[in-house]
Amino acid sequence: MPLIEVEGVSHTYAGRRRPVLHDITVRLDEHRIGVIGANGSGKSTFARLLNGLILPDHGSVRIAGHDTRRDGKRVRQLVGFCFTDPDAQIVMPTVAEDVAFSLRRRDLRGTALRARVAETLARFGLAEHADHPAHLLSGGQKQLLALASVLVTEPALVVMDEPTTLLDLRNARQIMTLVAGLGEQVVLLTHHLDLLAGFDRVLVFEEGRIVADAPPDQAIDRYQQLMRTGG
Ligand SMILES: Nc1ncnc2c1ncn2[C@@H]1O[C@H](COP(=O)(O)OP(=O)(O)OP(=O)(O)O)[C@@H](O)[C@H]1O
Repeated sequence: MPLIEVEGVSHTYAGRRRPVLHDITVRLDEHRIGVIGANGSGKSTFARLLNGLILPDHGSVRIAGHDTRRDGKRVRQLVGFCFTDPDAQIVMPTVAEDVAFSLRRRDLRGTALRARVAETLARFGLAEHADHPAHLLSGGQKQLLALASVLVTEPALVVMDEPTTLLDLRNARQIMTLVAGLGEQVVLLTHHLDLLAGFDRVLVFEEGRIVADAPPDQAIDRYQQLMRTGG
């Protein structure tokens, strides 16, 4: 299981004066880690630091010992990233082709490849859409496809940036059951607090800082308090 080591990380976007992350230091080696916080508190920026999509201005991020700045290619092999907007990551014309595309670097061809794709689509409730154009799926179905295409590669760490926003309750729960069964380490950013039940650790972000780091119940209490009082 990869260990996430974030040390003294600050980040300011180009053209902005205020940093969006302030001197974050955290080590994460639990299986399921939730990240919650107000809109604009820095969660997505934090998530993008974990796969090297964003490099820190100050400090360092290491995944299983690999520095995102020096060893970005290896980090991207280790980390699967699910975006909120599935259109940002669906790349192939049909549903089955999109999942197959994720497996292009694997030694899987012909029947074995087709079987793997079919099994994955069934797991994500997309079997009957295999040959449909991906752009004609509903928003929620696209989100399921985007998740399927990331998880089929079995990355060592899965970072999910609000992957359930478009899903109905049943599909959101189904995804979380799938996530619970994954051997991989998972970092989930979400505004759906009930999805964090059973998580090992939850970080609460506020104005670019981690203001709580606790089991789900305590972290959610702190977050709800922040939302009520603004402090
Ligand atoms: N590419 C960018 N360029 C400039 N500023 C950005 C960029 N991306 C995010 N920001 C700013 O950084 C701050 C933190 O954004 P971030 O997306 O990390 O927050 P968040 O906690 O994920 O929010 P949400 O819950 O709304 O998704 C916000 O003020 C946002 O406007």
